[in-house]
Amino acid sequence: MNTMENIKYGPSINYENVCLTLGNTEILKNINFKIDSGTIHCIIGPNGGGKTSLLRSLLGQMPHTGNIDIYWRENQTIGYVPQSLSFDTTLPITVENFMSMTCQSRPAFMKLSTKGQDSIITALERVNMADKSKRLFGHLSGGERQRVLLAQALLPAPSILILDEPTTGLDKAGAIIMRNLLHELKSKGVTILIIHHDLMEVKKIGDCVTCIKRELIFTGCPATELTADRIFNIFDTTQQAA
Ligand SMILES: Nc1ncnc2c1ncn2[C@@H]1O[C@H](COP(=O)(O)OP(=O)(O)OP(=O)(O)O)[C@@H](O)[C@H]1O
Repeated sequence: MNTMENIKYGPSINYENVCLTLGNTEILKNINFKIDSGTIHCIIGPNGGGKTSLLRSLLGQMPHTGNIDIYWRENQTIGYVPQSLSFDTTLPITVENFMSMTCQSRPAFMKLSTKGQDSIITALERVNMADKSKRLFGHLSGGERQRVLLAQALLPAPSILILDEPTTGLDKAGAIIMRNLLHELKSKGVTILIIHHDLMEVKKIGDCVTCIKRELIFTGCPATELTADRIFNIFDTTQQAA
């Protein structure tokens, strides 16, 4: 159990008038909301609504306008789990090699320090993948790869963890590992920003939910914001299929 003394809170984040236009397409329009330090903040919205673009703007990967201010506290480290990873699956890279590439600048074929090796195994153990550390990364299943992506995001002991649909491809056991990890990280003060499509899970794990559909639709407590009417209107399948 953590005491207040060893909790090191992650940053709070403020999106202010954030806009993003790519070519002639307006992706994000005047987005304003706040993410509190040490909370699990879920981002929801329909496909193509701009959720990934919102996270990538925070990571400095999208040419947005407006301000995204990160109010750092102590450790200024970001962990990021992308929606998917494009890579050549024939590359002879093991899971351990892949993990080492994310935590050291020297080539993966060079020997890792014992400390580096220990932290890789510990991170893989947390997602139940330590026994597959010598397997080729390209030979892993989608769900196994997703677990490794989560493990690499834990390696730098981040104070903010950003996850883009991390449960895609995970089985029930994987989803439980993910939920437990999120709770554990939250208890350590990590700020967690997560795109999720499972609204029941958002109600279970989220301290706050923000819905994006090009513009900000709502932001607040999942229990009060996620009403059946609202969900129906945002994800109106009859309209979207028409
Ligand atoms: N580099 C780009 N160039 C042009 N358009 C882009 C680019 N990246 C994203 N878009 C467009 O921006 C819109 C928002 O995409 P984004 O990936 O942010 O949505 P999303 O809400 O994360 O969607 P999903 O739920 O399907 O993952 C989409 O219409 C997409 O086609």
